[in-house]
Amino acid sequence: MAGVDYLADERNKAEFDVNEMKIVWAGSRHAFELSDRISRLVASDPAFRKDNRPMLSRKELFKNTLRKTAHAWKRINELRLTEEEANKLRFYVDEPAFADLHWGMFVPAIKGQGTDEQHQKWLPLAYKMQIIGCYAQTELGHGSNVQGLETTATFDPQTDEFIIHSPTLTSSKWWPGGLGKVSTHAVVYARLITDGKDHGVHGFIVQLRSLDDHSPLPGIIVGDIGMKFGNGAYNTMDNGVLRFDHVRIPRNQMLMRVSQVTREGKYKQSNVPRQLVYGTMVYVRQVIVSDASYALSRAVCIATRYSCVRRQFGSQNGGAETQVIDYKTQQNRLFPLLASAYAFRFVSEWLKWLYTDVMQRLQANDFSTLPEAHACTAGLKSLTTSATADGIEECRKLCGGHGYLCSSGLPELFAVYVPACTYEGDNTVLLLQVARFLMKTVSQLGSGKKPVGTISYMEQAEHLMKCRCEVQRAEDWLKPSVILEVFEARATRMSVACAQNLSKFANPEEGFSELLADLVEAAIAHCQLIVVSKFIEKLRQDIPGKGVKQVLGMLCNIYALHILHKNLGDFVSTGCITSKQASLANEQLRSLYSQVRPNAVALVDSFNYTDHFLGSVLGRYDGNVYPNLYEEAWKDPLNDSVVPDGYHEYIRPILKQQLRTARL
Ligand SMILES: CC/C=C\C/C=C\C/C=C\C/C=C\CC/C=C/C(=O)SCCNC(=O)CCNC(=O)[C@H](O)C(C)(C)COP(=O)(O)OP(=O)(O)OC[C@H]1O[C@@H](n2cnc3c(N)ncnc32)[C@H](O)[C@@H]1OP(=O)(O)O
Ligand SMILES: Cc1cc2nc3c(=O)[nH]c(=O)nc-3n(C[C@H](O)[C@H](O)[C@H](O)COP(=O)(O)OP(=O)(O)OC[C@H]3O[C@@H](n4cnc5c(N)ncnc54)[C@H](O)[C@@H]3O)c2cc1C
Repeated sequence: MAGVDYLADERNKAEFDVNEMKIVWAGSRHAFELSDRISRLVASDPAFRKDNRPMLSRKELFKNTLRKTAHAWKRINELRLTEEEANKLRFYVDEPAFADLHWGMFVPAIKGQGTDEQHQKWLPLAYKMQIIGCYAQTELGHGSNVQGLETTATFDPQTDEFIIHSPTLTSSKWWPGGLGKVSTHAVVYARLITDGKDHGVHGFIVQLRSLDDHSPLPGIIVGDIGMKFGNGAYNTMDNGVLRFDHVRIPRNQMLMRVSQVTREGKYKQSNVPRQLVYGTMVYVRQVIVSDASYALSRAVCIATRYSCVRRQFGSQNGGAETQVIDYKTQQNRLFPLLASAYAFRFVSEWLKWLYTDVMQRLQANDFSTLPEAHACTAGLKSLTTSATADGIEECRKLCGGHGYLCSSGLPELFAVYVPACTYEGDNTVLLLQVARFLMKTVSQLGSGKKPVGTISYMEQAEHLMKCRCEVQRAEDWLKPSVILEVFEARATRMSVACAQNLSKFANPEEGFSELLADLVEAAIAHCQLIVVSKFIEKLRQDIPGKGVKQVLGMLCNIYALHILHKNLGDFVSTGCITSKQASLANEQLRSLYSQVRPNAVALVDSFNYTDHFLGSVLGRYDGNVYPNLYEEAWKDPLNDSVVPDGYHEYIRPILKQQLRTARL
């Protein structure tokens, strides 16, 4: 029945002001209004339809994405959208496309690594999309090890040009999004060679295709790397392969903010750290943390609404069966994910602030916070994407069999999302960067160099190494100071234990190699502490709206206590808590689940997702799942005819043969 809200009872149970929570989720009233307006604009435009994606062939899918991207660009210009609005529009169109890399990496790479002159030349072209660019770093043979890249950029002083070359098969650029079929230009990372000397990896702007007929320029071989995981999913993106055969570019197309090559071929370095060449990755990792909260919240929204609609067992006297959300097992799987979505949202807001702060400092030649920014973006990218990928799959299972249908939206969400654990830095490799940062910090304790920012808790290392948790009753676990101290103690003890074990090796790199698995765990403990502490910090702010702060407090405690429960080995073995305190934490967790239960649907409504964006029959706002699931099934092309194509060739002969056998 149209117009009936099957989740109305659930919505009536809410104990907080949903409209105020929507503003908290969005970040501000302005952000909420903008998001709300743009998401409706996209949802109401039939050109942005996306429910047919799993049915399309790769070619159809890709052409469809080109059409949508062109339509989005047209609307952005017609409506004169601001950069913020245009980004939101692309977000709600919800289809990975070359434009993500153009705006998300090509433009930031030029901005971050180019000189003023280079900005003046290239940015206006890129802003108007008169050129389309991608970020060509990874090669067939090397992705994580950026210093191992093989592509060369050799300076030719005769002609004042660089010669870009792919010396081996493994030096072929491999993976860049937007490269395969669309980009006219790329920021290419290559080893800079002047006068026979290798100066390591630098960025160069290289034109790949003709601006007249789109054909590859001489010396360039370029194409798509082929079908990826999942049917529709990330196959809307033309991840590409690229080879150079002595391609010449003018000297001024090397991005020269960090270092320069003079007309005479002299290599000079500016007064900035060479790691700024990696700056675009720091930027995108920060965006990916924010993206994690959105992807996880989408899956959680679907699983929560459906868990209220779905009923199994427990009917008494012919009454309704139990809503599956009322099973404690369902709550124990779902509510920590709901809490994680909020936790990641808040930590991503903080990370955005940290990134902006670092950028402002860099402008003033203050590079002191760069290592912490690198550790935080790398670590949080790793933590949040791994949890989100696992969380989406858990949400699929929480929806039982129907979660496996494409119309649930979950298979595609999972397939699109999982590469986030790999791109922009493999998650384990990134955690090892955090571990290096931690080991450096521990080694400097007592040297007079004060740990600052997210690592400042280590200043109290002496106390944290021996403190005892004061929890005696389950309610004691609700005290933020208790939770913080326990998480700080665990992180400190794990890092210090790694440092002590490392010191037993004569060769530190050998020790590091041997202890990789422990180091990764110490890094995770540190990152989980950051997420918990930023949630607690958020709750210290003034948060208006009836019941909003209270329900967020419940989610914060669920996030922390669930992490504690899942990592009891760490907490107990490092002596941070006793097994008795562990069971009190579990008791508190169960009580928190009961408190959150009536608020569950309102908490996912607060994400303010349109049905178009969710793309899920199970997650529909009105909860009217069954008739729509039924209707959706009939739309499958297999149901176009009652007797399937292939019946006469393949089914009938078998049946006839069986008939003959039966007669015998
Ligand atoms: C694109 C869309 C954008 C926005 C759209 C919206 C949402 C986003 C959603 C989806 C994204 C869509 C598509 C994804 C596109 C994907 C793109 C890519 O994948 S691009 C390729 C990314 N590649 C990597 O991430 C490679 C990973 N490897 C590395 O980063 C480094 O090489 C590594 C960190 C492993 C360092 O290796 P190592 O050899 O040890 O280091 P090196 O000697 O080079 O340097 C050591 C020194 O430098 C410090 N350091 C390292 N990295 C950084 C950094 N980024 N910033 C600052 N400092 C850094 C390191 O700590 C060390 O310091 P010390 O010497 O110890 O002090
Ligand atoms: C969908 C998608 C989009 C992408 N888009 C782009 C793009 O636009 N531009 C671009 O340049 N690149 C892009 N990439 C490439 C991406 O950045 C790399 O794949 C990523 O950095 C991982 O590198 P790798 O493939 O070399 O993995 P590898 O490093 O080969 O990893 C393989 C395994 O080895 C392990 N490992 C590697 N090194 C270590 C170590 N030191 N210690 C312990 N374990 C280790 C890893 O944990 C992993 O388990 C994209 C990739 C994907 C999947």
